[in-house]
Amino acid sequence: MFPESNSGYSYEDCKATADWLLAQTDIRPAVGVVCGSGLGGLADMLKDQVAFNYKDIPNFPQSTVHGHAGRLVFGTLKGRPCVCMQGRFHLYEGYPIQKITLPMRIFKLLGVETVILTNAAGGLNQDFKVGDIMIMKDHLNMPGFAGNNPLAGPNDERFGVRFPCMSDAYDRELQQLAMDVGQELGYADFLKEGVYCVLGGPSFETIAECRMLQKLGADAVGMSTVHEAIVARHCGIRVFALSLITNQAVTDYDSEEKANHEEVLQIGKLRAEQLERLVSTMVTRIEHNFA
Ligand SMILES: O=P(O)(O)O[C@@H]1C[C@H](O)[C@@H](CO)O1
Ligand code: HPA
Repeated sequence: MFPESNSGYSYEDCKATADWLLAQTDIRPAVGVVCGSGLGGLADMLKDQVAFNYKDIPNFPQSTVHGHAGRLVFGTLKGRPCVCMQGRFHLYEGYPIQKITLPMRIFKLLGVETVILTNAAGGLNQDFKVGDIMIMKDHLNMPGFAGNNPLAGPNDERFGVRFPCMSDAYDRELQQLAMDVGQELGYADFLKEGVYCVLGGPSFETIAECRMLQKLGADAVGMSTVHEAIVARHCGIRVFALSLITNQAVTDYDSEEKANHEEVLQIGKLRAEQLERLVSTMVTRIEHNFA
């Protein structure tokens, strides 16, 4: 456990932030989207936008990573009310794990029922290619193995139970929907599914680490998403997550390849249009009680 990191936000703090946002906009989002590195264009799909810089939102942390704009955008996607984080928070930015996941609880208090989490990740599965989109079917939570779990610390039952189940973390219906939509859109060649492993970052993995992760059953490796998924599930939000494979993890000592953030952002731009179409089509088909 990391007691010093238990300076998370209380239910009342989260409620104050959600109420502040609800007072600024009439949009009542049922879907929340989190944009991964270089995937901020997803927010631009929203119509009738009402956007807030993170620095202006009470209690919100700030984005410090290139490729994460730091804006919370409300709007509609083909008539469906949504909220989109154009930029997320990562452990390696130095925030306690409870702070990087705070937006999920605010989403809950805004009325969000489903989150779509996106990330850029390194491919470990030898069948994956750069540019593939991996539907997350499960995760390996490496910081969690060491006790760094966003739910560590006092549990507030108003959010969820002390010991939430994670064997159903990633909604299977939504995975199937993504597959179906991907097929219809002609994405079958680059649509995969697999297990995402989160590490703390910010250093990319060594060759030995990548080989170990492959043996553990990970198909992709990254530095985010899992913490958000845990907090979202804890408070009863349905979770769908996908990884854009932006680079192949290096597993060979003869390889000349070196992972780098610029390449990650560049691959995001190349797949932006298809990702936007996949996500927006999914949103129009997710069943909610839209007012
Ligand atoms: O926010 P995501 O998980 O998409 O960002 C990935 C992990 C690191 O933040 C960064 C490395 O390039 O991209
Ligand atoms: N490792 C960890 N995080 C990443 C990678 C990677 O290879 N690519 C994009 N995010």
